[in-house]
Amino acid sequence: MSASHWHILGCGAMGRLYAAQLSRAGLKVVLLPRTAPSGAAMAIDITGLSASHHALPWESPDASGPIQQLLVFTKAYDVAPALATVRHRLHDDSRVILMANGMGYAEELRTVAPALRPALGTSTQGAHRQGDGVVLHAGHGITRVGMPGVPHAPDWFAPLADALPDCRWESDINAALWRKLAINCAINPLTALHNCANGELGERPELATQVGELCREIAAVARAAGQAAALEGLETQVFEVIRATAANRSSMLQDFSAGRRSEIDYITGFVLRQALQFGISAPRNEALWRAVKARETAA
Ligand SMILES: NC(=O)C1=CN([C@@H]2O[C@H](COP(=O)(O)OP(=O)(O)OC[C@H]3O[C@@H](n4cnc5c(N)ncnc54)[C@H](OP(=O)(O)O)[C@@H]3O)[C@@H](O)[C@H]2O)C=CC1
Ligand SMILES: CC(C)(CO)C(=O)C(=O)O
Repeated sequence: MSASHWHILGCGAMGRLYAAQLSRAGLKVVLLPRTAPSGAAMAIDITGLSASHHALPWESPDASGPIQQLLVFTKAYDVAPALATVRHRLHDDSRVILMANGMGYAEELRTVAPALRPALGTSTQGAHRQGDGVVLHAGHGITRVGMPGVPHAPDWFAPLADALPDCRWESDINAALWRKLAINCAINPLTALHNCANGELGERPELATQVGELCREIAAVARAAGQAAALEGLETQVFEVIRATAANRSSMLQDFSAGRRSEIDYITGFVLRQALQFGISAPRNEALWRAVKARETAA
């Protein structure tokens, strides 16, 4: 197996979009769906910003063949359980990239695969499932990948970077993850609880005030966690994202609307765990976390 061969675990909207992009670039892709599809190949139809049709090979996650390179695109809370189902197929040289939003799941993985040293990634591409294997490619974006303590891209990264639309090695991936986390933390719970598009957070003064308060709390926690530089100018950046994605319904609002579990425990929940560790109070974030959990429990 070569650096051009990728298995994909988490074959939802993003997993399918990335599978299509890798396959279109000539890389060999094998899907690892949770539920076995009916035929020998799995159909993927991409519509929207890019359009393509693929029939890709699939394997059951608990099959026996080795996995050399694995891209994981499950929700944050599924990363460790999903990895557990393919653990027996990974070896010392396997490369694994965890792409879920939020933070904290890499630590959970240590109980499942203590020796695994995964790369971490974050994407600003956008995709939604439309049923029957169809995925709407809704937003162009950047894929950032890195490994703590590895400033320069390793050789295996080149085929991936060439295949994806805008894929970069991050010398400080933790800083990139904190930036995305902070943006999601300031936008997603508020939009989910107020059932509003991202743009309303900038237009309604009472919500804009809350965004500012959340940003200041998150920045204080990040400072204590040694990530002050990563979150410099956070409030300005959050309002830029709010403007740029004004018509978007955030992923947490979409989870609420579809009655799915949200990723709050890996977004606001992660910030609160860090706050506790460093003895910092974050009452605005805590109130939102409680409200989201209460809504999820009631659903
Ligand atoms: N959608 C987007 O635009 C963006 C999403 N992200 C992040 O990417 C991640 C994935 O998002 P998205 O693709 O939208 O989510 P989806 O819910 O569409 O896809 C998640 C997939 O993971 C699969 N899965 C869960 N558990 C397992 C398991 N044990 N074994 C195998 N497969 C499993 C699910 O299987 P099944 O189909 O059987 O439920 C599903 O297909 C999230 O963290 C999200 O926040 C980041 C940027 C943008
Ligand atoms: C940037 C933002 C808030 C865009 O909607 C997002 O990443 C999400 O909805 O999860």
